[in-house]
Amino acid sequence: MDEQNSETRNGEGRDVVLSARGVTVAFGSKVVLDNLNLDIYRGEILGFVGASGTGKSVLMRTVLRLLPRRSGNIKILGQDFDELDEPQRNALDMRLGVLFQQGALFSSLTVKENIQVPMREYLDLPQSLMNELAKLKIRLVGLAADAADKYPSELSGGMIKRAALARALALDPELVFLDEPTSGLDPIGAAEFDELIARLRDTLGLTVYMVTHDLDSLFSVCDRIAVLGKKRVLVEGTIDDMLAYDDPWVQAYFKGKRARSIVPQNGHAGENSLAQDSRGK
Ligand SMILES: Nc1ncnc2c1ncn2[C@@H]1O[C@H](COP(=O)(O)OP(=O)(O)OP(=O)(O)O)[C@@H](O)[C@H]1O
Repeated sequence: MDEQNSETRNGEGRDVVLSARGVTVAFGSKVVLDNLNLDIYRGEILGFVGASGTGKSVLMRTVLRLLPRRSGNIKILGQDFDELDEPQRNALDMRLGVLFQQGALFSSLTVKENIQVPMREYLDLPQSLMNELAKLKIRLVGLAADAADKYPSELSGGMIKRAALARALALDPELVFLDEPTSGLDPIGAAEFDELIARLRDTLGLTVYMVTHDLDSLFSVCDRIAVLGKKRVLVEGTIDDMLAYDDPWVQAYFKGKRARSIVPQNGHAGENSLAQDSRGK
């Protein structure tokens, strides 16, 4: 890993792996993000929430350069894509992994071939080595070895998510973007997927940016949460910070009926609430 010039540090001395400053994104006259600021720290799992249609996907797509921004700058691993030439951009892209909503696997490719797509795009490796690497990734995400030669249509929803995660991890990224990774999974499958994310963060040292509507994910695996509202990051911090934040949507989301089954009734999340998981209760 290239540590040189790859980090910036904030006032608390934490490594900032993604820093967005003054980001504005609009479609015609419709401004979706307005002067948004966000930091993501190395090794954390950041849960990104917000009401439907507030711009969570737009921000992720903007960060990944799939959408243009009107103003502001974004640094990833200490580098600003706008200042890089093509080879440098490719080198930075290789350090990022992305799991889009619905998994977004190529339906005409097997799991193994899907995982090898980024390898083919960025690396020049012999087929035998790519096969070995794909096998490793398949094992890493907890899929059976025989999933390698299956097509997406032959997989369950949970297996598709895992296969998509294996593809996101194909190039050993440092920062992984997950867009609603547990949506569509049953509670047990979702809890298992959360555990997998936490384990991979611990073992691979990943930093995870996770867009989610899943309260259980927020309470069980996220170190910090950022709430998108009013076209910017309204509040970021721990569950306790969310509970204390005086905003109707934030209060309704984190103290509403569904949240009450997860948060202790005194309203104080405390240390353990981030490690507990109430799915299926
Ligand atoms: N390519 C586009 N052109 C025009 N408007 C867009 C485009 N992409 C997104 N939008 C608009 O931007 C807003 C934010 O959309 P976005 O998909 O980011 O919301 P979201 O917070 O991810 O919602 P959800 O939680 O429902 O997935 C919406 O009003 C959407 O219609």
